[in-house]
Amino acid sequence: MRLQLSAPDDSKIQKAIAITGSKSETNRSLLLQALFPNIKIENLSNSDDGEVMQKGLSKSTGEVDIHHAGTAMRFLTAYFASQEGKQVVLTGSQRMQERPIKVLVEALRSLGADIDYAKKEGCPPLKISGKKLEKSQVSLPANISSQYISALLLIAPSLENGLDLELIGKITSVPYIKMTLALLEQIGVQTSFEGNKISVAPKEAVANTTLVVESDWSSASYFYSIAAMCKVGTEIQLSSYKQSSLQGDSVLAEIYKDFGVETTFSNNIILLKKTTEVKSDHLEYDLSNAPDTAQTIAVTCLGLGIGCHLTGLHTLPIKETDRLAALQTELGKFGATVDIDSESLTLKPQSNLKTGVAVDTYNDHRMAMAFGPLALKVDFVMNDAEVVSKSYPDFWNDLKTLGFGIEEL
Ligand SMILES: O=C(O)C1=C[C@@H](OP(=O)(O)O)[C@@H](O)[C@H](O)C1
Ligand SMILES: C=C(OP(=O)(O)O)C(=O)O
Repeated sequence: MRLQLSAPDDSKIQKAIAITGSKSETNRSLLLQALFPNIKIENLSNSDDGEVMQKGLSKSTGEVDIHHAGTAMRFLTAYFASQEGKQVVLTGSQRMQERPIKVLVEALRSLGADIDYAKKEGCPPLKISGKKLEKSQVSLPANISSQYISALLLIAPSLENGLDLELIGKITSVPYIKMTLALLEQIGVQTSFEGNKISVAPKEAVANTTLVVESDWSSASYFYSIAAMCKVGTEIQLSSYKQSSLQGDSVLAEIYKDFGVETTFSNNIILLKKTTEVKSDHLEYDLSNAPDTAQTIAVTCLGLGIGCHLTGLHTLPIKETDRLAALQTELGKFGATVDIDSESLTLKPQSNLKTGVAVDTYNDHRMAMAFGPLALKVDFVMNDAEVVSKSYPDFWNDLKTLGFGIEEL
């Protein structure tokens, strides 16, 4: 699907949007519910990633295809490996077959799991024969993806003796690990996280518990970007959010103050208000705790004609696409000068945006959604716009609600 995007007639927006549940909280909650069936879940994500997770958990044999969903791939690997009698081949999209999983496979093998690579060593697809995992201590590198750690933590309470993890190296995407531990605590599982050691106690059964998934903060980032690029006086309401969030991307409320966007909470609604023009012409952020916001922030800066230096981006090359390379190419199409290395991106201030651009999305929902708001500044074409369904299927409809021109070509 190719979309022609243009700005709303009035760039002083006053609208309310309901955003679907966090895909990260959803996929954790679904796995916990599979282990402890008396858990109920509210405000599930309607994303493709949530759907493939749900389907995957319903299978016991044969092929399980999780498409592009990193969390589903990593969490289901641990789940099937620990489920005695279940035998599956866990596979995904072409890109998923390039995304590394060796750290998790090695950790599970050291606990006694039976996992083989069906194609390329170190990557999906995986042939998994579920077994009772008897061991309870494991160490693994923590600087590649936190999802390997969360995967182990999620199955930990179902292991006879729980699990003690030793994390090696600098720990990346820490808030996602804390989210996993917080959800375990919510269902009554004891956990501790001190220094580089995490422990999870075993749990045979949990009391009836309802997990209420907060809406997705990474999805909210696109509305922060829109508010930042709109006229002072713009107000966008987003639901349903919690003042004390489990999602690290809630740091956006702080970050976007620098762009003149203030956030207030009331009754599970966040109000984003553009109160002042951006004051700086260069901003710097370390995003190692919020990697999914990098594309949004880079595009906001481009739209506002300011520069930025974003660091802590070492996980971006192994996500849905190599996001550093993709950003350099697509920002460059609008005339921007962008330098990248293995963990950072530097954008120079750019006042005139080139017209006649078609943005490519590389099977990456966040490439499409991060660039969408830029239509406030220049008309352009978005290629393969349907990719947004990975985390936020209603994205383009919600932009229409804000008054954006969105025409299928
Ligand atoms: O655990 C999670 O739900 C996630 C962890 C992060 O991945 P990394 O830990 O690989 O950075 C994040 O980018 C991803 O969108 C979701
Ligand atoms: C990196 C992401 O997802 P995953 O790793 O779960 O595919 C994302 O949603 O930005």
